[in-house]
Amino acid sequence: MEVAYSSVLGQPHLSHLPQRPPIHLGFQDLSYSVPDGKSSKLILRGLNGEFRSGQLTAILGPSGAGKSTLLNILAGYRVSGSTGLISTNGEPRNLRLFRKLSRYIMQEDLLQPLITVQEAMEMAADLKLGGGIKKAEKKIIVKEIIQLLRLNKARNTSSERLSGGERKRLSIALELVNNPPVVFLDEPTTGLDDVASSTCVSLLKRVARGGRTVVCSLHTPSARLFAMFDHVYVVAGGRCAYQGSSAGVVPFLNELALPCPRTYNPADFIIEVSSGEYGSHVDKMVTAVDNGRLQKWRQYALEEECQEMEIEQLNTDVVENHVYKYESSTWQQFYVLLKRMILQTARNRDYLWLRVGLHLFLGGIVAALFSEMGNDASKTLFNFGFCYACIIAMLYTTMMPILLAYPTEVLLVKREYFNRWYGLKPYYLALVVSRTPVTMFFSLMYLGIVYPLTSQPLELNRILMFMTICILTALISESMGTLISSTLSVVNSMFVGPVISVPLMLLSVYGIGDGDVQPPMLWRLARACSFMRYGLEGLVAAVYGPPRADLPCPEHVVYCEYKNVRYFVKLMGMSGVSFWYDFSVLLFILFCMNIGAYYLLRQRLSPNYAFKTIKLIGRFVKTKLKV
Ligand SMILES: Nc1ncnc2c1ncn2[C@@H]1O[C@H](COP(=O)(O)OP(=O)(O)OP(=O)(O)O)[C@@H](O)[C@H]1O
Repeated sequence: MEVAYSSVLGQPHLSHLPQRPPIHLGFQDLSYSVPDGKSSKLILRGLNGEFRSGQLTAILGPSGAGKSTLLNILAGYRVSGSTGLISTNGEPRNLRLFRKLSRYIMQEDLLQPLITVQEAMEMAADLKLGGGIKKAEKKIIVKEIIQLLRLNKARNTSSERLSGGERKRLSIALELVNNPPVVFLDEPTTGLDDVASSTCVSLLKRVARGGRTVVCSLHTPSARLFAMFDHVYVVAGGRCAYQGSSAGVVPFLNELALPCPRTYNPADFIIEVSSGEYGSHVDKMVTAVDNGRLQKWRQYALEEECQEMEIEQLNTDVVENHVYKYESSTWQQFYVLLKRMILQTARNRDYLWLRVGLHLFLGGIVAALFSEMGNDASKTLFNFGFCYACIIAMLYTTMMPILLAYPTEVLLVKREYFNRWYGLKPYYLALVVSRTPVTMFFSLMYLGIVYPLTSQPLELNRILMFMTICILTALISESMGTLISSTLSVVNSMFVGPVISVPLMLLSVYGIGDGDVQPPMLWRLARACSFMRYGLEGLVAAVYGPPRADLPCPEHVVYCEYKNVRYFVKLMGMSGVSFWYDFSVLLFILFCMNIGAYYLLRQRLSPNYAFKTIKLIGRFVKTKLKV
């Protein structure tokens, strides 16, 4: 089999990719504005243009001209605030359909950590190509793309150890797996040296030659790099200052009496002219190309070169014939994502050891503080404190790492979700399934130390009850962390998480010591909102629930007030508690918390109208407050 592959792979062709329809992307009178104080700021001003299939297009322009904005709008990443017509193959663009056909490679090379290039490619193939394609064929596709993007040497290198150029090429390779007909790249050469940049651009040119529409925004390409582009689109102050072949730039400027010096890079020159360094010529340029409508320079010195280029694989499918569903089933996606998450967890050794150390340390401290108090009638109140300490330990040890790490993960998920790698349901399910055993393991590690060393009753049913409640509390805290960090940045999450936890902690012990006297209704309702209250009640039920005999009072103590556990539980205001009731409520809260976290994550990735309205109101209020 290997021999057969090698012959196929003699040259870096893309022979086995699924067929996709070619897409010409056009736009007319495209404008975009953002709210700016009381008025609005116009960023794009009636742009026109066409990016064709089989061509590599560069969007150039001075800083702040609107390149990224144009790319974001064309990719469908930013929608609200734009006006004008965007068309695909001459028909008005169907954004939902277009999103399924296009891929957007953003400037930041967000890659899944702790997996190698080969593994990342295989997982991308499993997710994006689904079960319809045989394993052997997927292998060829992965091999071909790795070869095409010259990632052979880095095959077994973990993503975080890749060089800047390799990261960029891997980002492109991952998106090529299911052969998208339209690829957008935001500044693909940023951070790369000359050689790496020209390798990257020549690879993109090969990708385009296969019948794909490849559009990238660029800063200041070298003359060599510039000449490699089939089509150049220059943006200046939100308008089109040139559209045509790269070879056409100099004659175009000559026509406007703006001769480019012989030794000068035409890309630098047109950007400098567009930024007004040689006087105000932008209006003249915009008029000369009719704000992008004029196609005169499009074919300038282009044909011969195009014919010379090898056509690797011309996309021939048509838009209407194509199936735009996810290629892999929900369960396949779940399986691949779960495998990836488990692999990443297992490979994150430093973090795992840190967690082991932290739980041993915390367990040791708590065990030392509450040593042997569980069976001592003179220390019953302290033992209640031990139960409370366990709940707080479960809250913080599970929630804080999520608050710190998840906001970054969301950005990665956003990229993969936007590029239609998988659906959110299988992702979230895999997230919960991969995390649960780890959380259970660490909770049990902590409890394995504190439970016996604090002399809690060594009866199997009480041990199981105690551990179940602690694990449920830990799982709820974890999903609360996900809920908070799915919409907020790291800094905001780290602020909001602990701040929300404080009232939950205080409410859980509200009214304690008053016996059966119930607090006012409002406070009871507020207390009912704290999952930690149910956790605490569950632990008290596990440790002191009937049938438990009176606690032994040490000989040196004259009087033990809380010798009788029923009296103590009543004094704590928990005389009617039932383990099964608390267990059921905690289970219900866990379910609701996960549904909430999933919902917020979905809104972060693709907000519905209600969320968009809330965002708009927020923006409006902020704008008003600024004034
Ligand atoms: N949400 C926004 N609110 C206010 N101004 C914005 C917003 N988004 C973009 N802008 C402004 O629009 C202009 C164009 O931004 P854009 O990021 O598209 O420029 P660019 O050409 O990609 O610049 P660079 O090359 O420096 O990345 C800039 O002046 C920017 O400040």
